[in-house]
Amino acid sequence: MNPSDDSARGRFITLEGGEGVGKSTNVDFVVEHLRGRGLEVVRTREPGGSPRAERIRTLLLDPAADEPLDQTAELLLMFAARAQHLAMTILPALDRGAFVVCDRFTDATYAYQGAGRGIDRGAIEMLERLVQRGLEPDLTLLLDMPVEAALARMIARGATLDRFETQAPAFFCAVREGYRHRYEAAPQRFELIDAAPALAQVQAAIAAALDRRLAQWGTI
Ligand SMILES: Nc1ncnc2c1ncn2[C@@H]1O[C@H](COP(=O)(O)OP(=O)(O)O)[C@@H](O)[C@H]1O
Ligand SMILES: Cc1cn([C@H]2C[C@H](O)[C@@H](COP(=O)(O)OP(=O)(O)O)O2)c(=O)[nH]c1=O
Repeated sequence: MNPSDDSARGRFITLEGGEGVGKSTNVDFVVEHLRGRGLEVVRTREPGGSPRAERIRTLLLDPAADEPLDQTAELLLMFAARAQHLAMTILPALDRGAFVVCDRFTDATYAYQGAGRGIDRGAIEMLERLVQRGLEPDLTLLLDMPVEAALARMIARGATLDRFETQAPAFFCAVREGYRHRYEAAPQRFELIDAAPALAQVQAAIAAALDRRLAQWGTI
Protein backbone atom coordinates (compact mmCIF):
# COMPACT_ATOMS: atom_id res chain seq x y z
CA MET A 1 0.00 0.00 0.00
CA ASN A 2 2.48 2.62 -1.11
CA PRO A 3 3.63 5.27 -1.71
CA SER A 4 2.27 7.10 1.37
CA ASP A 5 2.88 4.11 3.61
CA ASP A 6 2.55 4.89 7.28
CA SER A 7 1.85 2.74 10.28
CA ALA A 8 -1.58 4.30 10.95
CA ARG A 9 -2.90 3.04 7.60
CA GLY A 10 -4.45 -0.36 7.16
CA ARG A 11 -3.17 -3.10 4.90
CA PHE A 12 -4.52 -4.08 1.53
CA ILE A 13 -4.72 -7.85 0.86
CA THR A 14 -5.96 -9.35 -2.40
CA LEU A 15 -6.85 -12.91 -3.42
CA GLU A 16 -6.24 -14.00 -6.98
CA GLY A 17 -6.46 -17.09 -9.15
CA GLY A 18 -8.46 -18.61 -11.99
CA GLU A 19 -12.03 -19.89 -11.86
CA GLY A 20 -12.73 -22.69 -9.36
CA VAL A 21 -9.47 -22.45 -7.38
CA GLY A 22 -11.42 -21.65 -4.20
CA LYS A 23 -11.10 -17.87 -3.95
CA SER A 24 -14.61 -17.17 -2.70
CA THR A 25 -14.33 -19.97 -0.12
CA ASN A 26 -11.00 -18.69 1.13
CA VAL A 27 -11.81 -14.96 1.19
CA ASP A 28 -14.14 -15.76 4.09
CA PHE A 29 -11.38 -17.71 5.79
CA VAL A 30 -8.89 -14.82 5.42
CA VAL A 31 -11.40 -12.34 6.84
CA GLU A 32 -12.18 -14.56 9.83
CA HIS A 33 -8.50 -15.24 10.47
CA LEU A 34 -7.68 -11.51 10.58
CA ARG A 35 -10.72 -10.71 12.74
CA GLY A 36 -9.55 -13.46 15.08
CA ARG A 37 -6.35 -11.44 15.46
CA GLY A 38 -8.45 -8.48 16.63
CA LEU A 39 -8.26 -6.50 13.37
CA GLU A 40 -10.99 -4.44 11.70
CA VAL A 41 -11.50 -5.99 8.26
CA VAL A 42 -13.46 -4.79 5.23
CA ARG A 43 -14.34 -7.63 2.83
CA THR A 44 -14.83 -6.57 -0.75
CA ARG A 45 -14.49 -7.77 -4.35
CA GLU A 46 -13.80 -6.79 -7.95
CA PRO A 47 -15.31 -6.01 -10.28
CA GLY A 48 -17.64 -4.31 -7.80
CA GLY A 49 -17.25 -3.34 -4.16
CA SER A 50 -19.45 -0.21 -4.09
CA PRO A 51 -23.04 0.30 -5.30
CA ARG A 52 -22.10 1.92 -8.65
CA ALA A 53 -19.15 -0.43 -9.18
CA GLU A 54 -21.49 -3.39 -8.58
CA ARG A 55 -23.72 -2.06 -11.39
CA ILE A 56 -20.69 -2.03 -13.69
CA ARG A 57 -20.01 -5.65 -12.56
CA THR A 58 -23.47 -6.65 -13.74
CA LEU A 59 -22.70 -5.18 -17.18
CA LEU A 60 -19.36 -7.01 -17.30
CA LEU A 61 -20.59 -10.47 -16.29
CA ASP A 62 -23.92 -10.50 -18.15
CA PRO A 63 -23.68 -13.32 -20.72
CA ALA A 64 -26.57 -11.77 -22.76
CA ALA A 65 -26.26 -12.82 -26.37
CA ASP A 66 -27.79 -9.63 -27.82
CA GLU A 67 -24.40 -7.96 -28.32
CA PRO A 68 -20.80 -9.06 -27.64
CA LEU A 69 -18.72 -6.85 -25.32
CA ASP A 70 -15.80 -5.21 -27.09
CA GLN A 71 -12.56 -6.12 -25.28
CA THR A 72 -11.38 -2.50 -24.99
CA ALA A 73 -14.76 -1.62 -23.49
CA GLU A 74 -14.30 -4.55 -21.10
CA LEU A 75 -10.88 -3.25 -20.02
CA LEU A 76 -12.15 0.30 -19.49
CA LEU A 77 -15.18 -0.90 -17.53
CA MET A 78 -12.88 -2.92 -15.24
CA PHE A 79 -10.88 0.21 -14.48
CA ALA A 80 -13.98 2.41 -14.22
CA ALA A 81 -15.35 0.05 -11.57
CA ARG A 82 -11.94 0.01 -9.86
CA ALA A 83 -11.71 3.82 -9.69
CA GLN A 84 -15.13 3.98 -8.05
CA HIS A 85 -14.31 1.09 -5.70
CA LEU A 86 -11.04 2.72 -4.61
CA ALA A 87 -12.68 6.09 -3.97
CA MET A 88 -15.76 4.82 -2.15
CA THR A 89 -14.57 1.71 -0.31
CA ILE A 90 -10.87 0.84 -0.34
CA LEU A 91 -9.14 4.16 0.35
CA PRO A 92 -11.52 5.31 3.13
CA ALA A 93 -11.07 1.95 4.89
CA LEU A 94 -7.26 2.03 4.62
CA ASP A 95 -7.23 5.65 5.80
CA ARG A 96 -9.04 4.79 9.01
CA GLY A 97 -6.62 1.91 9.66
CA ALA A 98 -8.80 -1.03 8.59
CA PHE A 99 -7.53 -4.06 6.70
CA VAL A 100 -9.11 -4.50 3.27
CA VAL A 101 -9.49 -8.04 1.89
CA CYS A 102 -10.43 -7.96 -1.77
CA ASP A 103 -11.49 -10.89 -3.97
CA ARG A 104 -9.47 -10.00 -7.13
CA PHE A 105 -7.81 -6.71 -8.13
CA THR A 106 -5.50 -5.49 -10.90
CA ASP A 107 -3.51 -8.74 -11.21
CA ALA A 108 -6.78 -10.15 -12.60
CA THR A 109 -6.76 -7.48 -15.32
CA TYR A 110 -3.22 -8.46 -16.37
CA ALA A 111 -4.23 -12.14 -16.31
CA TYR A 112 -7.68 -11.96 -17.98
CA GLN A 113 -7.59 -8.87 -20.23
CA GLY A 114 -3.81 -9.05 -20.79
CA ALA A 115 -2.81 -12.73 -21.02
CA GLY A 116 -6.34 -14.05 -21.71
CA ARG A 117 -7.64 -11.52 -24.26
CA GLY A 118 -4.24 -10.44 -25.58
CA ILE A 119 -4.50 -6.73 -24.74
CA ASP A 120 -1.16 -4.93 -24.76
CA ARG A 121 0.40 -4.71 -21.29
CA GLY A 122 1.36 -1.06 -21.83
CA ALA A 123 -2.32 -0.07 -22.09
CA ILE A 124 -3.07 -1.82 -18.78
CA GLU A 125 -0.06 -0.17 -17.11
CA MET A 126 -1.24 3.25 -18.27
CA LEU A 127 -4.72 2.73 -16.80
CA GLU A 128 -3.26 1.29 -13.61
CA ARG A 129 -1.16 4.46 -13.11
CA LEU A 130 -4.15 6.69 -13.82
CA VAL A 131 -6.53 4.88 -11.49
CA GLN A 132 -4.28 3.69 -8.66
CA ARG A 133 -1.69 6.49 -8.48
CA GLY A 134 0.94 4.17 -7.07
CA LEU A 135 -1.30 2.17 -4.77
CA GLU A 136 -0.88 -1.58 -4.94
CA PRO A 137 -1.71 -4.47 -2.60
CA ASP A 138 0.56 -5.08 0.42
CA LEU A 139 -0.01 -8.80 -0.06
CA THR A 140 -1.54 -10.94 -2.78
CA LEU A 141 -2.49 -14.55 -2.09
CA LEU A 142 -2.30 -16.31 -5.44
CA LEU A 143 -4.24 -19.59 -5.43
CA ASP A 144 -2.79 -21.80 -8.12
CA MET A 145 -3.74 -25.26 -9.40
CA PRO A 146 -4.10 -27.09 -12.73
CA VAL A 147 -6.86 -25.60 -14.90
CA GLU A 148 -8.77 -28.83 -15.60
CA ALA A 149 -9.21 -29.70 -11.92
CA ALA A 150 -10.24 -26.13 -11.11
CA LEU A 151 -12.84 -26.07 -13.90
CA ALA A 152 -14.20 -29.41 -12.65
CA ARG A 153 -14.71 -27.80 -9.22
CA MET A 154 -16.40 -24.82 -10.82
CA ILE A 155 -18.80 -27.06 -12.75
CA ALA A 156 -19.48 -29.21 -9.66
CA ARG A 157 -20.36 -26.02 -7.74
CA GLY A 158 -23.35 -25.92 -10.08
CA ALA A 159 -24.16 -22.17 -10.33
CA THR A 160 -25.06 -20.63 -13.70
CA LEU A 161 -22.00 -19.58 -15.67
CA ASP A 162 -21.15 -15.90 -16.27
CA ARG A 163 -19.57 -14.32 -19.38
CA PHE A 164 -16.02 -15.27 -18.30
CA GLU A 165 -16.81 -18.77 -17.04
CA THR A 166 -18.04 -19.82 -20.47
CA GLN A 167 -14.61 -19.20 -22.12
CA ALA A 168 -12.69 -22.13 -23.66
CA PRO A 169 -10.13 -24.02 -21.48
CA ALA A 170 -7.26 -22.46 -23.53
CA PHE A 171 -8.33 -19.04 -22.22
CA PHE A 172 -7.96 -20.24 -18.61
CA CYS A 173 -4.55 -21.76 -19.36
CA ALA A 174 -3.45 -18.32 -20.63
CA VAL A 175 -4.94 -16.71 -17.51
CA ARG A 176 -2.98 -19.09 -15.27
CA GLU A 177 0.22 -18.26 -17.15
CA GLY A 178 -0.59 -14.56 -16.82
CA TYR A 179 -0.85 -14.90 -13.06
CA ARG A 180 2.41 -16.84 -12.90
CA HIS A 181 4.14 -13.99 -14.75
CA ARG A 182 2.75 -11.47 -12.26
CA TYR A 183 4.15 -13.59 -9.44
CA GLU A 184 7.55 -13.97 -11.09
CA ALA A 185 7.81 -10.20 -11.73
CA ALA A 186 7.25 -9.30 -8.04
CA PRO A 187 7.49 -12.42 -5.84
CA GLN A 188 7.92 -10.39 -2.63
CA ARG A 189 4.34 -9.06 -2.89
CA PHE A 190 2.87 -12.56 -3.34
CA GLU A 191 2.25 -15.70 -1.35
CA LEU A 192 1.84 -18.52 -3.86
CA ILE A 193 -0.63 -21.05 -2.44
CA ASP A 194 -1.07 -24.55 -3.86
CA ALA A 195 -4.88 -24.69 -4.15
CA ALA A 196 -5.13 -28.35 -5.24
CA PRO A 197 -5.05 -30.13 -1.84
CA ALA A 198 -8.02 -30.57 0.50
CA LEU A 199 -9.48 -27.33 1.87
CA ALA A 200 -8.06 -27.79 5.39
CA GLN A 201 -4.54 -28.03 3.98
CA VAL A 202 -5.00 -24.98 1.73
CA GLN A 203 -6.31 -23.00 4.70
CA ALA A 204 -3.40 -24.04 6.91
CA ALA A 205 -1.04 -22.68 4.25
CA ILE A 206 -3.03 -19.44 4.02
CA ALA A 207 -3.06 -18.98 7.82
CA ALA A 208 0.70 -19.51 8.00
CA ALA A 209 1.31 -17.04 5.17
CA LEU A 210 -0.93 -14.42 6.80
CA ASP A 211 0.72 -14.76 10.22
CA ARG A 212 4.17 -14.49 8.62
CA ARG A 213 3.17 -11.19 6.97
CA LEU A 214 1.43 -9.84 10.08
CA ALA A 215 4.61 -10.49 12.03
CA GLN A 216 6.71 -8.74 9.34
CA TRP A 217 4.42 -5.71 9.48
CA GLY A 218 4.59 -5.63 13.26
CA THR A 219 0.82 -6.16 13.52
CA ILE A 220 1.12 -9.23 15.80
N1 LIG B 1 -9.43 -27.17 -1.54
C1 LIG B 1 -10.61 -27.53 -2.04
N2 LIG B 1 -10.87 -28.82 -2.28
C2 LIG B 1 -12.02 -29.21 -2.83
N3 LIG B 1 -13.03 -28.38 -3.16
C3 LIG B 1 -12.84 -27.08 -2.94
C4 LIG B 1 -11.62 -26.58 -2.37
N4 LIG B 1 -11.73 -25.23 -2.30
C5 LIG B 1 -12.96 -24.92 -2.79
N5 LIG B 1 -13.62 -26.01 -3.16
C6 LIG B 1 -14.96 -26.09 -3.78
O1 LIG B 1 -14.78 -25.77 -5.16
C7 LIG B 1 -15.86 -24.97 -5.64
C8 LIG B 1 -15.30 -23.65 -6.20
O2 LIG B 1 -14.81 -22.87 -5.12
P1 LIG B 1 -15.01 -21.28 -5.11
O3 LIG B 1 -14.54 -20.81 -3.76
O4 LIG B 1 -16.40 -20.94 -5.51
O5 LIG B 1 -13.95 -20.89 -6.24
P2 LIG B 1 -13.68 -19.52 -7.03
O6 LIG B 1 -14.31 -18.41 -6.22
O7 LIG B 1 -12.19 -19.45 -7.08
O8 LIG B 1 -14.29 -19.71 -8.39
C9 LIG B 1 -16.80 -24.79 -4.47
O9 LIG B 1 -17.84 -25.73 -4.60
C10 LIG B 1 -15.94 -25.05 -3.25
O10 LIG B 1 -16.70 -25.58 -2.18
C1 LIG C 1 -11.19 -7.93 -11.32
C2 LIG C 1 -11.28 -8.61 -12.66
C3 LIG C 1 -12.11 -9.70 -12.84
N1 LIG C 1 -12.21 -10.29 -14.06
C4 LIG C 1 -13.13 -11.43 -14.25
C5 LIG C 1 -12.66 -12.73 -13.64
C6 LIG C 1 -13.91 -13.46 -13.24
O1 LIG C 1 -14.25 -14.37 -14.26
C7 LIG C 1 -14.99 -12.38 -13.26
C8 LIG C 1 -15.73 -12.23 -11.96
O2 LIG C 1 -14.87 -12.36 -10.88
P1 LIG C 1 -15.26 -13.29 -9.64
O3 LIG C 1 -16.54 -12.89 -9.05
O4 LIG C 1 -14.07 -13.31 -8.75
O5 LIG C 1 -15.45 -14.70 -10.31
P2 LIG C 1 -15.39 -16.15 -9.68
O6 LIG C 1 -15.74 -16.08 -8.20
O7 LIG C 1 -16.40 -16.88 -10.51
O8 LIG C 1 -14.00 -16.64 -9.91
O9 LIG C 1 -14.34 -11.15 -13.62
C9 LIG C 1 -11.49 -9.82 -15.14
O10 LIG C 1 -11.58 -10.35 -16.24
N2 LIG C 1 -10.66 -8.74 -14.97
C10 LIG C 1 -10.52 -8.10 -13.77
O11 LIG C 1 -9.76 -7.11 -13.66
